[in-house]
Amino acid sequence: MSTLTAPADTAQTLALDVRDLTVHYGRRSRRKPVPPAVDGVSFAIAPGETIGLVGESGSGKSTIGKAVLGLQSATGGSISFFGDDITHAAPARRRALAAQLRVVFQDPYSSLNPAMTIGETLAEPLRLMGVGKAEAARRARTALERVGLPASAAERRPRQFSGGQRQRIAVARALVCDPKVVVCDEPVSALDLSTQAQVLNLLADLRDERGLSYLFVAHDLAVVRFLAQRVVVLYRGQVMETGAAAAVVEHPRHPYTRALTAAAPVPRPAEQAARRAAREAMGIGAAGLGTPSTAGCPFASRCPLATDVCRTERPALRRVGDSDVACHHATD
Ligand SMILES: Nc1ncnc2c1ncn2[C@@H]1O[C@H](COP(=O)(O)OP(=O)(O)OP(=O)(O)O)[C@@H](O)[C@H]1O
Repeated sequence: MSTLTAPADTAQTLALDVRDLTVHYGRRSRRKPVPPAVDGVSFAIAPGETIGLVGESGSGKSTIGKAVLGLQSATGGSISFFGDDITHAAPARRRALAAQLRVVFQDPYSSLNPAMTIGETLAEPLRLMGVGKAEAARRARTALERVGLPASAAERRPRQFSGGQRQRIAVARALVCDPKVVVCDEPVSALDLSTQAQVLNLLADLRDERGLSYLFVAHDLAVVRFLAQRVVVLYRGQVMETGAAAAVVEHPRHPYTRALTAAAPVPRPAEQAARRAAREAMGIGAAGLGTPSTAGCPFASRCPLATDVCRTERPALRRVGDSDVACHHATD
């Protein structure tokens, strides 16, 4: 469905290839069907590339990250890591993958074990990989220095660090195993603005020097614009728009992406008021767009792609300008 799905001959070189991913929570029954949290999402990440996943709360961003990490089962579709299908990888395979596919979570306070020293926390994944104690400790100190902390931080515990320092430690823990792909789930949203900038610059530097790929989950479009080359905009588990970060953030095509960019806070009150007016002119209220469905498609009057009566539940992605945009109208 998505044009972001890579052609078969390049699939081997992709760091991550997510195709038609669907995830349901809870038990599914015919009598009481549960809507999927993620519904037919496709995207691919090349080595060294960052893809930003954006969308309002509940749009399915974290669920995609969890499915990639093997923390939540996919109910449909596939996830490949450097050409290897890991969708339903067995626990042993997942443990082996854990060094190459790492995560940085949002909360720098709960993501570090308060009972362990920083050195123990960083050495733990290396020890699980079979690295000797002295070598693991050496690599932990090197990783701390790389994220701008002294090697002596290894002797201390999480409570002795600020939020920004803890997030640097979380980045060091993700990188200590020399991974290929890092899932960053809102890694700066709990930090103040100047600390956010420091951590984002660190992530960008590390990506560029190591050729890392990031799956970068965020609700803040400015943050995504800074770090990601491409963006996937999600709404209720479906892709609404994808394309180069500059195109999607600065020239959004889909009404939902426009609503997201219009809702992003800006420091200037006049611009904020203009955005609110633009949002209202599009008929987009604070509650969002409503459910795109076969009945009363919300885009019918302003769809740039087709004017047929809407007949599809799951939108197709069509090229508009530089982006791929969800169209809820059938073309057949
Ligand atoms: N463990 C769970 N059990 C049941 N439903 C869940 C669970 N986790 C998430 N969901 C539901 O799945 C949908 C997607 O949630 P998800 O956390 O992926 O969204 P998100 O875009 O990451 O939101 P946020 O920005 O608030 O973290 C939501 O409707 C949510 O209520």
